[in-house]
Amino acid sequence: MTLLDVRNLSKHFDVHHTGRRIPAFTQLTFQVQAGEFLLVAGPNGVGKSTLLRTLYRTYRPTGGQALYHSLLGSIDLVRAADVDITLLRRREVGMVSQFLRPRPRVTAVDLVAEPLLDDGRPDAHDQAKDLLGTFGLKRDLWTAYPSTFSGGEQQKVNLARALILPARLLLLDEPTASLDAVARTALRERLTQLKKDGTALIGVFHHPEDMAGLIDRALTLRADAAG
Ligand SMILES: Nc1ncnc2c1ncn2[C@@H]1O[C@H](COP(=O)(O)OP(=O)(O)OP(=O)(O)O)[C@@H](O)[C@H]1O
Repeated sequence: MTLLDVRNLSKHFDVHHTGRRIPAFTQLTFQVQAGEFLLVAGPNGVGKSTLLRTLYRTYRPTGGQALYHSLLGSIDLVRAADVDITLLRRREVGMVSQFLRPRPRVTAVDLVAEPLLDDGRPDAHDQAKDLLGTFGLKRDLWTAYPSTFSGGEQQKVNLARALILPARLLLLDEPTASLDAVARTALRERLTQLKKDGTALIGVFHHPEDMAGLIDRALTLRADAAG
């Protein structure tokens, strides 16, 4: 089943202080099926992260269409209202970025539990602790503030927070960059399970060998196509 049908998707940035228009990617067309793992590949600066952020609607696309077949019907991620995007993010579409945004005086376990608490789930803290344990975050850090954590420790909190809600479409932007072997293996196992359950995965990995055997296909962005 096609979960995401992207046609002629484009994104450029207007840099106001220089008056320049920077194309990130132009006229991308691809589909992603349920349970498929698509690698987004290509050289530095070709628009890989921007593509993920555009699909998550952190950035507004400049043109084209990205038809996502949600449980409530089809929705064009290019034109959808912000309120619908917020709902999709809570229920169906997840994003794992490279960096955690720690908040002052919010503990690791509270930060991870938050998306489930927003849904009124009484088991939110237990699930958060399970996930932090799975990714190998030391137990005495669970109730500490992540702003003082190392890069890898922060990334473990980031992964747990991003993966605590089930997703039908999961966007992964360099999730393994600062992880140790334990956490990389745990992430791989988690993604294997999600894929079996039908989640579509779209990811950028500087070391795609971390995901060897899981990736089904690559979408390679080319510098000459961005312009
Ligand atoms: N907010 C922004 N404003 C202006 N230009 C931007 C912005 N974000 C990204 N760009 C530009 O868009 C292009 C694509 O950036 P992007 O981060 O998507 O590349 P990438 O393929 O993920 O690179 P890398 O492999 O280095 O992580 C780059 O030329 C970048 O400078």
